[in-house]
Order: sequence, then C-alpha cells, then structure tokens
Amino acid sequence: MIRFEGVSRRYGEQAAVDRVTLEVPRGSICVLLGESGSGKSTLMRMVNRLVEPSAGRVLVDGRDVAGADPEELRRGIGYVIQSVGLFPHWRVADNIATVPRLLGWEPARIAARVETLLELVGLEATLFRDRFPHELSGGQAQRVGLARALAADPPLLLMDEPFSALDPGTRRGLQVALREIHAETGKTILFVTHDVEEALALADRLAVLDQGQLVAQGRPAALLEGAAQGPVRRIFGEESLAFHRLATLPARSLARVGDADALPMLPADATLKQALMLMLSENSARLALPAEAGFGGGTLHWTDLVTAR
Ligand SMILES: Nc1ncnc2c1ncn2[C@@H]1O[C@H](COP(=O)(O)OP(=O)(O)OP(=O)(O)O)[C@@H](O)[C@H]1O
Repeated sequence: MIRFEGVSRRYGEQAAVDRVTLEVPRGSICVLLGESGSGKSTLMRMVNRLVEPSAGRVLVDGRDVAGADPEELRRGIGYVIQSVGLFPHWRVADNIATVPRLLGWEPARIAARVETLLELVGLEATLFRDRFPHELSGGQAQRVGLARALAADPPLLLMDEPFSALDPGTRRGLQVALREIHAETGKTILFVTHDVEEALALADRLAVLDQGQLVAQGRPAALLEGAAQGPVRRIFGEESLAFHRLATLPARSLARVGDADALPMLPADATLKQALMLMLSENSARLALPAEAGFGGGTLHWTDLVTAR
C-alpha cells in the first residue's frame, strides 16, 4: 500500500530522515515509533506531500506520489493530527462533511454519512451533530477529527500523535475505538507516536526510528523477542522490556487445561500484560480464560507468566 524507497529529507547539514526503506502492507496498522526529533512526522508527511523527499521516492498503491496533484492526493488520504484542527465556527456535522462537500456529494448522502461516522467513532449523532468545537472535550474533538478523516472513505489514514494531548483513560478509550474501527473498515493506517505502550496497543507492525534512520521493523512480538539491542533497547526502556514483551503475546499462549471455577476471568483476546495487571488488581495468582472458537478455555498461572520467554 505504502512503500518508502530509500527516502531522505535533509535540512541543511541535518538529515531529518535518512535513507528509509519501509513497506506498509494494505489493511495493517503500522506504527512509527521513536523519540522526539527522530523523524517520524517528517517521514509520514512525505506520504501526503506536506514534505518532499530530498532523495528516494514514496509509492502509494504502486504510484509515485511525486507525480500526483497534491490537493487530489490529500483528498484521498485521511489525516489526523494532535491539535485536531477543526474549524471553530463550523458545527460538528459541517466539519465532518468538509471533504464530501469538496467532492460534490448530495446533501442527503452527506447527512447520512455524518450520522454513520458519528456512531462509528462512538458519539451519539443527535447529541453531537450540531455542536461547535468549543462545546467538545478533547477526547470528543479527537473523535470528530477521526470521523472527518474517514468521511470520504479513504483507504489510507495518516495519524500523527493524535491522542498525545489526552489523559491516559481517554487515550486508552480512543486506542480501543481505533482498533475496532480498523477491524470494521480494514483501512491501512500509518500512526506516529513516541509512546511505547500506545505503539504496542495498536501496532500490527512497528517501525522504529532513531536519528532519522529506521533501526528496526516488524511484528511487535518478533521485534521484542529475545534480548533487544541498541536503540530499540533504549527506546523501549531497558528495565521495562520484559513487561512490554508481555503486551505482544496472547494470554492463551500460556493457558493450561484446568478448573477455572471462581477465578477472575480474562477477555478471550487478552494479552499477557493484561493478565498480569488483572492478577495484581485481583490479588489472584491464577486466572480463567474463556473458551472460544478453536480454543477450549483454561487457566493461566502466575508462575508460567513470570518464567515466559
Ligand atoms: N521544516 C524544518 N526545518 C528544519 N528542520 C526541521 C524541519 N522539520 C523538521 N526538522 C527537524 O527534523 C528532525 C525530525 O523532526 P520530526 O518532526 O520529523 O521528528 P518527530 O520524530 O516527529 O518528533 P516529535 O515526536 O517531537 O514530533 C528534527 O530535528 C527537526 O528539528
């Protein structure tokens, strides 16, 4: 879907992005992770031509974006940023309808689309449609921003630290909402964050940037397998690596057959990190895992979890 081929971006002597080659498969959530100044936003903004590469090229669906008309390109790519950027004097519905209007959709089709999108992002249409941006909380505004980016049903979404200004609870809620929307719509999503937990909560694939260079890429579990070295070790935090690794593994991978009666119950798709958190909060060294298609259910034991590799 997106292919960066040896792309660099220089500002004077400095390479903000340095010879990055990376493929983002169709339908995946690929997270660009790195410390502040590592080049994440610069790399992402090459996709919708807010930044032009000094070298290399960016392909979307096999086509070099350098040959596309920037306005037209951007209309086909959803873009969500931290500051949301809603038009303050427009109601929520009008904000969401920005691109469909530009595309000349009929009013009835636009109104129906706005309703669908508000529901999709978890906002009741009758309550929110006619509000102005200043009548929304930060989390609600970000949901509207997401609805606006999805309005014309673009196959690709670029999301640049969209949840960074929100409190931890709201942020987790939006991460869950985004995963659900992704499962429902199958969009390809390129997501920038410097937050390791957010990256692991969202990513099908991770691309780790350090000083403009791509230093690791792949599935989160593979990336954190064994002893991560160098910048990856630093970015994930040496003392937290084992904990983060638990977030990449399904709880059911360590399930034993056993009597689960009266034990605290995990969701079927929980990770080992969620299991550890539930054990701590419930003061229970054992948990139950529900049966699901292809899995007969079972129990999870603290001793297995702490010795997991
Ligand atoms: N227009 C510009 N002119 C000069 N330098 C720039 C410009 N844009 C970015 N840079 C530099 O390029 C480097 C990478 O910036 P970028 O914004 O891509 O990093 P980032 O990883 O997204 O950081 P953050 O998480 O803080 O947003 C930084 O050192 C930044 O100062």
